[in-house]
Amino acid sequence: MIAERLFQLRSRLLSNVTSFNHVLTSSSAKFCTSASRSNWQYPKTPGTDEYKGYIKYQFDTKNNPTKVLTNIELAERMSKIPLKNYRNFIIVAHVDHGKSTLSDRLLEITGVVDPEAPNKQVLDKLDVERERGITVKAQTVSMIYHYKGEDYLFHLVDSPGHVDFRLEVSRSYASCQGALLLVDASEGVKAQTVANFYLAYSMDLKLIPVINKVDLDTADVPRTEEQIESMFELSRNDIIHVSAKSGLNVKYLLPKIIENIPPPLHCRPDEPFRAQIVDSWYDSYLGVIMLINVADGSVKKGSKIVSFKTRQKYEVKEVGIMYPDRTPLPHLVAGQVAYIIPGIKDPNTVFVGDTLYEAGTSVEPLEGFEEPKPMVFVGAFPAQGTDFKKMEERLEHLFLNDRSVTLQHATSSALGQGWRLGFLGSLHASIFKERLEKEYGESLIITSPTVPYKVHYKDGREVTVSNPDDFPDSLKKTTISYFSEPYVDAFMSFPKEYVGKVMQLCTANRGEQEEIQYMSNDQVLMTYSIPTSQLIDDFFGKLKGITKGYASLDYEDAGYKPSDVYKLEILVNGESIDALSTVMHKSQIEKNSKEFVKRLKEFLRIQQFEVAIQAQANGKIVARETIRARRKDVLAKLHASDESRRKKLLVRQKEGKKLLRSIGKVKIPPQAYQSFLKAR
Ligand SMILES: Nc1nc2c(ncn2[C@@H]2O[C@H](COP(=O)(O)OP(=O)(O)OP(=O)(O)O)[C@@H](O)[C@H]2O)c(=O)[nH]1
Repeated sequence: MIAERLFQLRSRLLSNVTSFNHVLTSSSAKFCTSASRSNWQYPKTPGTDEYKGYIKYQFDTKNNPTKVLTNIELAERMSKIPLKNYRNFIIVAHVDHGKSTLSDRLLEITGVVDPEAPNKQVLDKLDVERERGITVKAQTVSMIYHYKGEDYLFHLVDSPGHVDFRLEVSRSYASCQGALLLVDASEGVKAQTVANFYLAYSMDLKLIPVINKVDLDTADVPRTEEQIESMFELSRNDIIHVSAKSGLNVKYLLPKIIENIPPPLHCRPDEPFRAQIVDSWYDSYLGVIMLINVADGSVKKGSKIVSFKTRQKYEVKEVGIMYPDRTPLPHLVAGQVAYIIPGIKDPNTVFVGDTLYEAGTSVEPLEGFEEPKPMVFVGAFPAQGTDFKKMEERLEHLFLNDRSVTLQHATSSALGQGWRLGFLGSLHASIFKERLEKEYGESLIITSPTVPYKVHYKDGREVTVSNPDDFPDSLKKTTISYFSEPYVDAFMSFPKEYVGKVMQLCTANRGEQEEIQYMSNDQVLMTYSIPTSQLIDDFFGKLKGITKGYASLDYEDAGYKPSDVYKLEILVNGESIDALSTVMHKSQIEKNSKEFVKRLKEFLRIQQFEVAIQAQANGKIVARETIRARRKDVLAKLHASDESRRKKLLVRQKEGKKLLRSIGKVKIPPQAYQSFLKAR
């Protein structure tokens, strides 16, 4: 069976679990029978299905808000909700399958936001998220829902769907007990749905399958049901069909969550305070704001707390829930995922995954989170006229908000003082750059992305090199035994007619086929082992291009493999430009070296002397372009018959040029590097 084969394939994630059967429990509710499925009539406009606000906004029958709860009323109501009525859940899905839209609907149903308000995609708070329409950071929001005479407190986490943000996703999972597994009815199960399913499954979350976008004309609900059933072994009777856009059937999700997802009963309200930092961000007035998952006890304004990692003590300034914005409360209690303002101004002292505990008590730290493992590195240098110190401060603040970025100082003889940044993937890198430019209005020169290579020495040492300029020159001159590069297992799903083209693409990218499986009659899931360096070279863009946008991609680390890689250096008049060095496979040197020297020539201004632009790999010059000298007409004002003077002037000009060449360094303005790097 496909599920069993996938089970083996992803066994790394599943080491602690043995059976699929407990994924969904005690669910007998059936929202659409097979018989009624063929005659579905979906309302096309929002509001035609039943919306009922319960808490902040209460609505009359025409959906007009009639009452807005004050913070005091909200706090009072919350304080009466017992731990057994808490539900912490996440929505997991492939990118664009509708997580944020569904979150909006849930917030409307529970009265956290006004359904009439135009401000949708409440959880996509960053500008870049709204503009690109994708979630970058995990967001959390609390809701109160009244069901069978009792209030329930929900903490919903909207996590990013893209492969690069896996760390954010797994962090969010750690604070939840269940998940809505959301699948787009027209696209069906995609590579990322599979990856997210296994991640959620391996973390023991209870899963509720949901098919979204059933309002689309292209929706193929029976096919999607079949995929969910065969890939995840979840019964089709348990699947809820919704349109997050129109709101259809969304109201059935909340009771389903209450009945299927367990409360965080491992939390201990009567013990001293202990919590884990799930996320953190910086506010220029309030300093660091932390999102915490309270495991034990309670915390309030004035509480003295300590960081397990740094042993620093803080006095809490404010606590509260995200509702959907920061809403202060008198105290937070065990089981809640909420915010805390500890009055910290230095973001460097805050670590996601760290345990906070009540001062004066001795506690065990909570299990930390996986450390970020950067897959892509770039050099970043402030563009001309940018203050290094100020830029660094801003980077640190941004870094606090995205702990999956690593940051180190770096110096380039071409570009001066800067940083080496590590990202989880190329989309992560490009989004971070965009965030810097958008949110801080700064411009940076970013060097070409590279992956970390390993140098294996004959004496057994192993050194990881993430800056191409530090990569050793040649195998012969050193005591090096061999080099190796990182690989990923790439999971690609697409319609079967593209199998040939995708195989060609993977082979051209040095991929080796591992597995090919049919998810349904027309969908294929193919697994290839591919060098990470090829993956970050817009592999996904190319894959989408050849499959007319139908392919989806996910990947996981697959360790290092020996490789014939070389450093490719660019020399300008014999001098290596450190910022332009790259490491690449032997098979790519010839094509790339020619292209690089040609392109750099376009961006260098003509000098008074000849300039040689060369590419060097493994100690040999492999490509060259020459910029001819600008020749000043020294004879212009001379009389034609003055032969000896003419000769003298030409000799002097030649000598002058020689001198310039020997002492002359080519002055390359940073803009030339910027244009060259952008063009690449
Ligand atoms: N027709 C239709 N469109 C929907 C539905 N749900 C979401 N969409 C649209 O699908 C697109 C993606 O929705 P989002 O909610 O941003 O998806 P997401 O999963 O949060 O995306 P990421 O954050 O990038 O992973 C948007 O254009 C939505 O308007 C639905 O039920 N029906």
